[in-house]
Amino acid sequence: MQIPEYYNPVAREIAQALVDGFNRHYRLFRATSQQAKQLFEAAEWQGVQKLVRDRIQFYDERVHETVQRLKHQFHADLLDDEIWQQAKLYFIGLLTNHKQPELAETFFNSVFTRILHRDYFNNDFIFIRPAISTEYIESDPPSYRSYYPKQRGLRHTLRQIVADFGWRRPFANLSRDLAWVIRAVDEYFVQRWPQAEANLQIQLLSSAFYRNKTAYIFGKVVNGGQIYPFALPVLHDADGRLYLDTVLLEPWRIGVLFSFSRAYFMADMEVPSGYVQFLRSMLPTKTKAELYTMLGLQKQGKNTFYRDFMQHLQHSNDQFTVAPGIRGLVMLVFTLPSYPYVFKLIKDVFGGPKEVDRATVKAKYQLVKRHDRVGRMADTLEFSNVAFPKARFSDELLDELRRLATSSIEEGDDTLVIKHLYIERRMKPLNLYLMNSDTAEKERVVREYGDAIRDLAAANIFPGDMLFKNFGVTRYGRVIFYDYDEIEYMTDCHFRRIPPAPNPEMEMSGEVWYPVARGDVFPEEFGTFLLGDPLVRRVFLQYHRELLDAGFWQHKQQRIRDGHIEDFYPYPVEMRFCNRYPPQVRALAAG
Ligand SMILES: Nc1ncnc2c1ncn2[C@@H]1O[C@H](COP(=O)(O)OP(=O)(O)OP(=O)(O)O)[C@@H](O)[C@H]1O
Repeated sequence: MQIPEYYNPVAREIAQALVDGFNRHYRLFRATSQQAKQLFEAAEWQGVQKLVRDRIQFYDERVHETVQRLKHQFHADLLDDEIWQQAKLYFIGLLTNHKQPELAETFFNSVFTRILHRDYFNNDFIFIRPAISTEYIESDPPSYRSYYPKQRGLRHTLRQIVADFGWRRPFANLSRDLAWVIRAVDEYFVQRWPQAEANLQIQLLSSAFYRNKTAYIFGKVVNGGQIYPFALPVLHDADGRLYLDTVLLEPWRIGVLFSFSRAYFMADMEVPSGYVQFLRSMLPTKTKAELYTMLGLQKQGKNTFYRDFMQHLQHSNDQFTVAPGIRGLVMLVFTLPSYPYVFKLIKDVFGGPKEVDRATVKAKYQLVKRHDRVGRMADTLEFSNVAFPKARFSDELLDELRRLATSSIEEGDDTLVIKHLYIERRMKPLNLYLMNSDTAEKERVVREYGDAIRDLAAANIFPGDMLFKNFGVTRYGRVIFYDYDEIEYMTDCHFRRIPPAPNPEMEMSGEVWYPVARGDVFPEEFGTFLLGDPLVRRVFLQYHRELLDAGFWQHKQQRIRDGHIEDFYPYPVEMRFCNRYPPQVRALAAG
């Protein structure tokens, strides 16, 4: 560390206040993960959902507290530049031996950028580059545990692994589950297991990952130079006993658990960078930014994303262009072809019949962030004041930005600052995807589309605008919703059947003969907007006809009001042991 030229007690105390603010944040953050374990054990599913929702607010609350403290105690907005630079150096000194230094640096940035102007956002004042290495930080308990199956046999080792999670709830039949795990591994290797090497070991992340009704065990088998990752979802059965629902062995399938369209995990991590390193060794295609985000450390995810993105800009030369597809009425959306994300700004004036305002749009995006996205809604990263190199914008896009979002941009000679921005994974808009697919794929994706609407409904989300252009298709072929300005909670909607017309003339007239109130939804009408294409219509009606009936929606509403929380499996249901090894197959195997 560079030693400040002279001792400055104010800078020292500011640094300490920042560390205190962060430590308080992380203590509360960790407490939620410990609570998550208890809620899982107690099968308190509403509690789990509330906890993960509330946790999202913690960071901003602690940042706000610290900003207030610095302003009141030190008049932070009036300090000399030099004091801030020294505070940064003291802060680095205080992070020696800290267990979450990268998160603390990000916290420093969050506080600082709320107090000082954008001109100060450089490495002299904030952590544009990390100052402290996160490699080899020791953790107690360690981030992962190692087991050596050669010593006591595989079955015994697996049993020990599960026991070491210490869940205060018995397994219904752990021997049966472990036999299925071994059988699934056997099938995966087509009965030809790799030869055991001298270093054969199973490494497990010490904390389970809690989300909704599931606790996930993540680990990898290390054998020679090979790594075999795996994930074990642990669920409750109808009698409240635990069981292993399946084993996931393919890295991409495990990666899907960390998809941007799912809720964040809760895991008790003393050294989060250790968890991220371990997960990256299992899932090399997942970025650090994605993993931090999915571990509930969104600001770190955002910070890391931004660093990656800036680096990508240095290593590419293509232009930002308007995103392919039908232009939004509310959002102006652009993309960089060489980078798999889209950038969304709220327009100054909304087109057509839109009744929402800017604050409502922001509130809806925030709602999605806090809600369980059940694998059907894209998560967004929200940024303020992002400076882009202006030369990289296409003329068409610059023109649109100036015409449609003047209040959200600030143009300099070389930079274009976007004052408020959402960044989201790029998908193929479903309307374009349908145009370019063969019949079989079209059928599959229309069925997926209906499933997406069902899943959203089960999670208390009504999309509002269900047109195909508002859904995207991921690289794994899943259909995901991304247009949030009209979404509503299911329980706030009023699903109605259209009353019979008083006479045939009225029906033919095209006029509405019944009063319509705000929040009224007539599912019978969906077909008119969605099912023009005969093939789409046939497939939709084959699998999802009931979505056109108000009764379906009312029934879903009732289940939500009754407090029922549906099961969502982030892997194909055919992979669940109960389906994969159904009783007759098991009987045959036993016989
Ligand atoms: N994640 C994404 N991946 C790829 N394209 C996207 C994505 N999000 C938006 N788009 C493109 O941008 C267009 C407008 O986006 P979006 O639907 O979010 O805007 P909107 O203004 O809310 O739309 P609407 O007018 O339907 O309310 C989409 O139709 C699609 O073509």
